[in-house]
Amino acid sequence: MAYPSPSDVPVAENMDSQPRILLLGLRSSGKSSIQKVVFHKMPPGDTMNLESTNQIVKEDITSGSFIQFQIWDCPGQNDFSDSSLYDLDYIFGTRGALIFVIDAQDDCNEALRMLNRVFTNAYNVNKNLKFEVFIHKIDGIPEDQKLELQRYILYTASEELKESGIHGLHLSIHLTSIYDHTIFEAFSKVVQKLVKSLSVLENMLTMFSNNSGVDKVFLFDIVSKIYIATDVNQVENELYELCCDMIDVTLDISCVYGEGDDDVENSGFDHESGALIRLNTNFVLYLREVNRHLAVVCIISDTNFQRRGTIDYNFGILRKKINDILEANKNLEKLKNNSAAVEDANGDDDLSNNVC
Ligand SMILES: Nc1nc2c(ncn2[C@@H]2O[C@H](COP(=O)(O)OP(=O)(O)OP(=O)(O)O)[C@@H](O)[C@H]2O)c(=O)[nH]1
Repeated sequence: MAYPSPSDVPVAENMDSQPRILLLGLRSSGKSSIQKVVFHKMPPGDTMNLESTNQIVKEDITSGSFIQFQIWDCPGQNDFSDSSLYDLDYIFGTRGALIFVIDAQDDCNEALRMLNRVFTNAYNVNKNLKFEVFIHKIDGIPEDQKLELQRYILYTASEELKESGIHGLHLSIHLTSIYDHTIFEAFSKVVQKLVKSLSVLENMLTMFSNNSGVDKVFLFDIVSKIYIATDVNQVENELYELCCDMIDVTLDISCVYGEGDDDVENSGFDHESGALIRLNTNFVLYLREVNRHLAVVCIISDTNFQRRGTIDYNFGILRKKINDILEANKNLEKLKNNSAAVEDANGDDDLSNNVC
């Protein structure tokens, strides 16, 4: 199960009004691989055969969950430094995030120079953009060098931006690899910054976990394995990784034994879907379906899981609230589109009055 490939996707009429995530970086830094692995379920090993991108590839990532944005995979040679070649206001003017991908296995100084050019231009156009750096292909870096590399890149990038007259730009750094869960976790953190109802969802999940004796709860978009929100409690990273694996297993079993097919809308993942895994660390992973696109995954101690009745009851309330928010968002969107259409029609009337 994956998002449809770009060629299958009709470009949404309101695509330009959606938030935008731009993937930027030198050639072969791994931009297309990230997009294919996260949104198209491409096995990481298959990315070795990807061709180089020669023009911006735009894709509409919209599911029935809270995920709604466009992703632009930019060719490695685009550093958007020449405003006579690029319409920078159009490229950077929309709400969204820039992800600059640095190949950790390559010399990073050239990448840092490009980062400086791109972020300087983007910041001058739109100070509200989210500036993210993925130190990518981290799987090839020894454990003891990872933090040192992260520190070097953060320090050098920040200093060079200051030298270029850019103050107040907040850089978020993530260590990523398509060969493990780090790319999903990093993408989750970027996408969360674009989810309008994030604080409401976080509050709801925190209330759910406090009232149900749950140690940690994630709200996942099941197709991309991006978690849209979580509660405020902290857990070890390995548990997040296990939650991702659990989603894979549940989806595979739903596709084989559920009633449906491989398509997102008709997959076997339905309101009866759920899964329970007992770990040998006295914890339980508990997954419940929210709708065809969303699932809640909880990490609960064995002792607290004995109150499963309470957890299920509270989950019923949580599911209803999440679906209510989705419905409200949909209605708001419809209202916006309708009022835009009315404005357009009025504009046309004015025009025809003038012509008469
Ligand atoms: N080891 C490792 N290799 C990766 C990772 N991500 C991507 N690669 C490899 O890096 C190479 C280049 O990946 P692409 O996704 O084509 O790079 P790109 O940035 O889109 O390149 P352009 O389209 O030329 O700008 C491929 O061989 C990928 O398999 C990673 O996390 N780890």
